[in-house]
Amino acid sequence: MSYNSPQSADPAIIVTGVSKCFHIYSKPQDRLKQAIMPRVQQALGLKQKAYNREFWALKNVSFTLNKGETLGIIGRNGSGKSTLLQLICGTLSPTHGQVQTFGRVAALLELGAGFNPEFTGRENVYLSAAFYGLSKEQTDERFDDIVNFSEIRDFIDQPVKTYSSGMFVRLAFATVAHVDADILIIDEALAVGDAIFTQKCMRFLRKFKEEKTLLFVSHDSTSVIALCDKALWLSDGQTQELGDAKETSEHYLNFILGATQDKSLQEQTQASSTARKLREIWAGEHRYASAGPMSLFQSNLQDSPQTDPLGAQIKHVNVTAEDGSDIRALTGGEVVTLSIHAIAFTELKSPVLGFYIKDRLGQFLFGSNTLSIEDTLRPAAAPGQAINAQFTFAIPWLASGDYSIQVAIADGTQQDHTSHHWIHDAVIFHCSNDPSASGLIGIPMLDIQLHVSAQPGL
Ligand SMILES: Nc1ncnc2c1ncn2[C@@H]1O[C@H](COP(=O)(O)OP(=O)(O)OP(=O)(O)O)[C@@H](O)[C@H]1O
Repeated sequence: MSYNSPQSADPAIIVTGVSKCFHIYSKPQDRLKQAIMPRVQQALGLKQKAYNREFWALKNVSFTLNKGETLGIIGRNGSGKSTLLQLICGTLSPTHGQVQTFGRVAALLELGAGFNPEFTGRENVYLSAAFYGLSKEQTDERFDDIVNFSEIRDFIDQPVKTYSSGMFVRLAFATVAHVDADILIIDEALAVGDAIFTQKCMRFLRKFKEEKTLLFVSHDSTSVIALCDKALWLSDGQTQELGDAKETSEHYLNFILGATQDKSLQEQTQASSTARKLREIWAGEHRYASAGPMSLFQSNLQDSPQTDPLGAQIKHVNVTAEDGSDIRALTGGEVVTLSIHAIAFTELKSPVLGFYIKDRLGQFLFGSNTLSIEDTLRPAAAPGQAINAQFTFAIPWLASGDYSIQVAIADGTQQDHTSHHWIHDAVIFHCSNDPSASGLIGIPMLDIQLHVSAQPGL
């Protein structure tokens, strides 16, 4: 099966009739017996006995992925996703069929794969980069960018065996992000990072997929829908469906719900597709470490692109309850105030401050800016003056997960402005499971009415 790319007809990956057989041994000693006994039995003219059994992890899988396309691979545990990715990376070879890749393939398949635990972070970056074909000089040039991306500079000369899983994935992701890959293969390893790092990875992947080829494997079809054009659903090593990411993911999700829920829930599979997606997000809740009520809003003013020369800078961002007190728990409908404090370095004729709230995949959910205020109430700012903006709004009911607030300061109008400073993830917060949210966000529903009348037309 194959499909044509809207972006380009140049293939990046061609998988043709690929099958993979593993040999399963019930006892460790059977492996040795299998290596020796068949030859002995053959030499003695005896019937050869097998000490293992065959297990076909992939059966006759075919697809073509063109340059610039993004494919999400979904399927239940053991359906063959990792096996397929390893075949594409070349770390496994197919039993039957053929895998062709065009361009440099870089992969983040499993935590720690490709890193030597005894070597330092620095040595592992050089080793990995060399593995992907970069010369020492090329790695020297981008080493600082890799370390900056990973944000583990203080530990870069420690052996990676001393790293936490989060540090490990930061360095591994930062490395594969800088090797000029044409094809990037990412397993759910991303989920190991914290919310801020996940946002950064999502920004990188969104940019990468604009031009290059991305293969993304996940149990979470919401991520696949958000990131991918196409999806391949594997079931027991076979292609169950290959097609549009949204459609295929929804079919997969229906299948999962049908297979796992009790009868009463099965009856609800007519529910809207967004509600179904949401249930899956909740099912994946265990992957998020709750920030806890004491640290509901975590500030993160690093990672902030700014223009040069710097016309204005955001200095402080916080979220409080309407009365200015700290918020200890977040419930939908609660009124909060987001404050952004900035300082002007040049004259800003019409300063504009704004924000966006994004979900864990970096999708913009909602936002606003001070352009909504009347012109006469928007004063100019002279160099050295402080600019404070406050947005008071009711937080919608949010699906369980991590969220971030992006803030920015600019000068001008909606159509014509100069950006001075923006912070991608200035505030991170975690929202606990709120059953009121159906879809990406829920709204404060004030009243619902249903009337049945015997008199038609009324
Ligand atoms: N080296 C191996 N030897 C024997 N069986 C293997 C080997 N690698 C994978 N398998 C089996 O092949 C099947 C597919 O495994 P694979 O890891 O590709 O599935 P997956 O879809 O990636 O699962 P998960 O979502 O749990 O990571 C599984 O039943 C697994 O036990």
